[in-house]
Amino acid sequence: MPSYKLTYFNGRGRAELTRLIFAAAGAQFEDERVADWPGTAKADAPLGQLPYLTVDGVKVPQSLAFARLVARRFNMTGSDDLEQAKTDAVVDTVSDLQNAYYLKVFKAKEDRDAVVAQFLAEDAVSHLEKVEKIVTLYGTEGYSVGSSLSWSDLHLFDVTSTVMTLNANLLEKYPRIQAVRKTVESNEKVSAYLKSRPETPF
Ligand SMILES: N[C@@H](CCC(=O)N[C@@H](CS)C(=O)NCC(=O)O)C(=O)O
Repeated sequence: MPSYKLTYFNGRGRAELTRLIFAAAGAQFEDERVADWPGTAKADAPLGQLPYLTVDGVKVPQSLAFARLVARRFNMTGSDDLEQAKTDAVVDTVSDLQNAYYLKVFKAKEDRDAVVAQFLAEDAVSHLEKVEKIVTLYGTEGYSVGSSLSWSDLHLFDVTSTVMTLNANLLEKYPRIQAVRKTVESNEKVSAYLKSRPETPF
């Protein structure tokens, strides 16, 4: 059995997708949460950043690269290479929303309320419209691609959960996104994980 250690801060952030993939697969991994940063941890990280995943002693940086590896190992990237491209496309579309959130809202120092209002009125709308569109194009009701749970469903769930902390009604106009979220939340293993995961500030 391969060994996995996920190293990140004590938060969901860019590590949570991989935690959700492990949870959905019912697989074991070590969840290392770094409290002292930079401390010695920055020098230990392959690119001086978190998260990274250590797979059988090999450190892999870049959250989407190792999430994809783990998802592939647990058959959550699609059934053939075309479906893999579709799940990648959905993941990238959701990541555009995630990156806009980090860049604008998470890093906002001054005038946070104005930044949030602008983000919700413009960035969130434009990115969510694209997510709704691609899920409608590639998915069936409740799945972002095909008709079984894939890593793109989990990414969609995680990132929209984060953005919904700014506005609980964010997804009113996006029925396909809501349906995928429902599928994820009602997955037995994921739901057990969501109930047991630590409460963290981000
Ligand atoms: N593209 C990278 C981004 C990694 C990144 O931005 N990490 C941030 C935290 S989410 C970090 O390590 N910040 C601390 C630092 O750079 O010193 C990924 O997806 O893993």
